[in-house]
Amino acid sequence: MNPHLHRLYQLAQQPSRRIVGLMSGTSLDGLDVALCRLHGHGTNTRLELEQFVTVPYTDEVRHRIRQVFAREQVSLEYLTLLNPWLGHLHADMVLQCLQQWQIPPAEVDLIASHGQTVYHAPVHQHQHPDFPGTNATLQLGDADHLAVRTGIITLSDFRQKHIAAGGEGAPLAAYGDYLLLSSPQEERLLLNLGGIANFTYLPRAGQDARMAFSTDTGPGNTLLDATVRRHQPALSYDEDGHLAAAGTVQEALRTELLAHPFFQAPLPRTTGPELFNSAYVQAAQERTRTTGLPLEDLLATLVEVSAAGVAQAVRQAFGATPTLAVYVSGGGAHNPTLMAALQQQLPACRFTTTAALGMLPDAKEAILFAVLANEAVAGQPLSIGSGRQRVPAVSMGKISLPA
Ligand SMILES: Nc1ncnc2c1ncn2[C@@H]1O[C@H](COP(=O)(O)OP(=O)(O)OP(=O)(O)O)[C@@H](O)[C@H]1O
Ligand SMILES: CC(=O)N[C@H]1[C@@H]2OC[C@@H](O2)[C@@H](O)[C@@H]1O[C@H](C)C(=O)O
Repeated sequence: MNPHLHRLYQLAQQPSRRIVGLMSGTSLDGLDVALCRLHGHGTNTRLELEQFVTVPYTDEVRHRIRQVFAREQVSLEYLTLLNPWLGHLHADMVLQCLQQWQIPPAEVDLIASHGQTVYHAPVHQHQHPDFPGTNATLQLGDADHLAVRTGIITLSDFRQKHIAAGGEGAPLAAYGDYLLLSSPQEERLLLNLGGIANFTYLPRAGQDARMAFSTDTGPGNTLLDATVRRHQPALSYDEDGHLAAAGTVQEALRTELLAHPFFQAPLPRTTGPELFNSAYVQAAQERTRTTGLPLEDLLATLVEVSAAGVAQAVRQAFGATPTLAVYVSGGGAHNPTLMAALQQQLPACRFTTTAALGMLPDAKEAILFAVLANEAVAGQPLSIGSGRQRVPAVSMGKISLPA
């Protein structure tokens, strides 16, 4: 027997596993690295987060990813080269973290690598005549390179199974949120404000798990970041929402941006920067003759659009006046202007961050992939949301062996 398969077999039977979860999101700010100890599996999963850090990307790394990121047409050679190069880069970042934490790679059981999404093409977004009905998504950073360079068995490419079984390949958050954050006392909404915003709905634990699901809601920070960069190239985001707070919402532009059919599509729905990008904002500005807006007003308007996207999806799922406990994670949780806009749009919901549940808001997505890898190795296909379309009961992740 291949000794690595034997190792996997043993790992599956251990009471706990030490797993490094990796996520590189749409904001391209860096690689999130979460060193997790996961006890048990399924609804008995218990997480100990041993370490977490975001290893920032250099401008050079960001520049290379942007050569293909969310672009319809790219150099195929560049894309091919970027795939192993990113795998290699992520491996080096993991090794660097482990060294800093004084943990030998041999003491890590698995790596769970999301990779870098470079293109997301759900049916409703691409409408390519040659591929009617095809959902697709592409993550780069080949995991064989992680496995060989670190010597650690690596799981990756989690989204393809979801698509193969009828989903859009995202959001996968519901699976991890359900296992780690369900409560018998309250129904919960877990809202992640990354580049794209999404939420998971969790019914009370023990109640109908088929009701759990997650959906993207539209832009989170991506339009804010792109607009800041366009107007002030030295900045990468609107720190603490100060610029947006100083602006005035431009109603005509807000209405025009929210008129996109994405905001009315059936739940769950997914999206990405292929749709929500600078061109989308600029086209709406031209249609509403608001191209000369000061940066502050533009940002104030885009904050309203992100918050309204969340509120629209929440109302679509839960009716006109939802009264849910909402736990926020992702970089947008650090933006008070965005948080205030959300509270204003959903006045009967109670907002706090996932820190109140003992979950570090910035680490949640990297932890998710560690949980998915734990299930793929030690658990069963995750049966949640089966009462809903596009939430398949699957275990996810492909296995790369170090040799
Ligand atoms: N102090 C802050 N003030 C305002 N915005 C902030 C702050 N800190 C982080 N952000 C925002 O959060 C973004 C990073 O968020 P995050 O790391 O959750 O995104 P991501 O994981 O890349 O995205 P996704 O979840 O869509 O893949 C930054 O680009 C910035 O817009
Ligand atoms: C295709 C893709 O990479 N989607 C990401 C992105 O970032 C946020 C949102 O859009 C979400 O759908 C997803 O990531 C999280 C981790 C998810 O699948 O739950």
